Amino acid sequence: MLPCTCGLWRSAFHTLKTFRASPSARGLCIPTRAVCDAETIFALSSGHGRCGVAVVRVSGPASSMVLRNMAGLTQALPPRTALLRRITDPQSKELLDRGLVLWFKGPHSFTGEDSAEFHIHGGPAVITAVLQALGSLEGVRPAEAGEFTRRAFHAGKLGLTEVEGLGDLIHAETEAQRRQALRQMDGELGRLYQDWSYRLKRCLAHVEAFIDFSEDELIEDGVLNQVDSSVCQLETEIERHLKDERRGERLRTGVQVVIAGATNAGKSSLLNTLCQRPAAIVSPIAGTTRDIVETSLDIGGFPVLLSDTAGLRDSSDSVEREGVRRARQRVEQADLTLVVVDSTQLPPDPQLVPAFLQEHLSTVLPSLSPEAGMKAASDRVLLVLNKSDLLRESPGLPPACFLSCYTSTGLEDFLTVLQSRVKTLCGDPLSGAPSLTQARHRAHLQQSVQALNQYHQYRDQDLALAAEGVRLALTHLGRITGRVGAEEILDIIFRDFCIGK
Ligand SMILES: Nc1nc2c(ncn2[C@@H]2O[C@H](COP(=O)(O)OP(=O)(O)OP(=O)(O)O)[C@@H](O)[C@H]2O)c(=O)[nH]1
Ligand SMILES: [K+]
Ligand SMILES: [Mg+2]
Repeated sequence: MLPCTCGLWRSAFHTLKTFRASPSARGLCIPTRAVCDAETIFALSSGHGRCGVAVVRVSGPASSMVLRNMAGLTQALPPRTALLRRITDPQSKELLDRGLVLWFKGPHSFTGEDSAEFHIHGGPAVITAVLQALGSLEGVRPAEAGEFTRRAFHAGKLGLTEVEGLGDLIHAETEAQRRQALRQMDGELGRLYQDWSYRLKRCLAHVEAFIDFSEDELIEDGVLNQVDSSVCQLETEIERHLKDERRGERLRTGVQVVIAGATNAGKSSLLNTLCQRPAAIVSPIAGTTRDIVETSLDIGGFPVLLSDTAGLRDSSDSVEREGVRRARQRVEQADLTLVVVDSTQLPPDPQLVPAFLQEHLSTVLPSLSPEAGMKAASDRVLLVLNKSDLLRESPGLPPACFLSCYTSTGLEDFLTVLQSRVKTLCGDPLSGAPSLTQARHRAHLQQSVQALNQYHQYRDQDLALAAEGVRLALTHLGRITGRVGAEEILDIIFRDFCIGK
């Protein structure tokens, strides 16, 4: 952030003072609290590119001065009311646009500060002219990425998990991501962690009271037993929250689905069918795909990152061997692997089919032991029997998805199965407790649980050390919600925000 120079501060304050002296403008300009040394910032908050309406936001003590200078507002302006105004250059008075202006009196604004919004026409020249005009005002400067949200955080309008939820909401691409992000932004996750913090604080207070007063027999012995059971209860709850199989994180970042199998099975054809464009090269030549081809999809509201990979076979070609190595690596990291099999290769004897498919599965996922069989594999694997249009008779195989990338026969059924798998992998963002959504939260929660172990470890030997364990657990929870040591993580979080948010 730019240092707030005295010159800037004084000029902004001077303008405000002059403005406040005008009785006609009173409704607009009287700050709700003493003018602080925060600079006034502005940014285009709507997306870039040609659009019907663009929103420019202003926040900080000089916001009312901005409205006066650029929208000619000398009358009292009621907060949160849109007014159609001529928007002019403060120096030349040239008309820049006609648009809506809104005034938000602090602390009743997103940032908690006096704020204003200009809803202008979305052409690049209009936007540039308005931004330039704003920049020409003293004490007003362009905002940095995430600076509006940072100010909202510092004003106590949002906790850190809410800030992260807001960031996710801005980046949400699918319905389920939007639901999860909105829930987090509404504070549900933050409240869960704060409830745990509150209970830990009670435990800590009781242990410390016991340390200080038990010798004078001013406190009952039962207190420590209560703390024991509270700590155990909290550990159980945190561990249950941690044992979510990364569903919330997966929904946030997208489910990794990998297409794998033998050469020419129709893997690239499947990718193209699913993303409805020729993203990968399809050809009758075995070994066509070498690099990983990625595309992102929305499957029934859930985000999927789909990768096509090189056909698995031994090859003397070093480039193809590298492709196969990358394919295997991708399968290892995948949440779900679509094992594509050319169904014309199925053995004619139905009794031999399970062994044949098992063989294919083990080729793709060697980590699955043959003893574990298809049942254990079923969580991470979906069999796709492609080229069904070439089959003369149905082999009657229940667990597999028969499909033809040529005729799209079976595509609907396959998509239904795929969607239900993806849904299971992400969980329902609206049901049950809010999901753990970030690796950062997971790390602090794990450290919290470890610290609580210290409580049990020292409980009967050294109560001061046991109390330290509880205090440490609290610190880690506080780091998630931003109540402890927020500064060091703020930069990381706000870096992911766009300018204007
Ligand atoms: N009849 C029929 N042919 C198909 C179908 N799907 C794919 N093919 C054909 O099978 C051949 C191989 O298809 P690809 O999609 O390139 O197969 P691949 O698994 O990606 O092959 P590699 O990248 O070489 O491993 C092509 O000639 C496709 O046109 C299908 O459903 N029916
Ligand atoms: K091919
Ligand atoms: Mg291919």
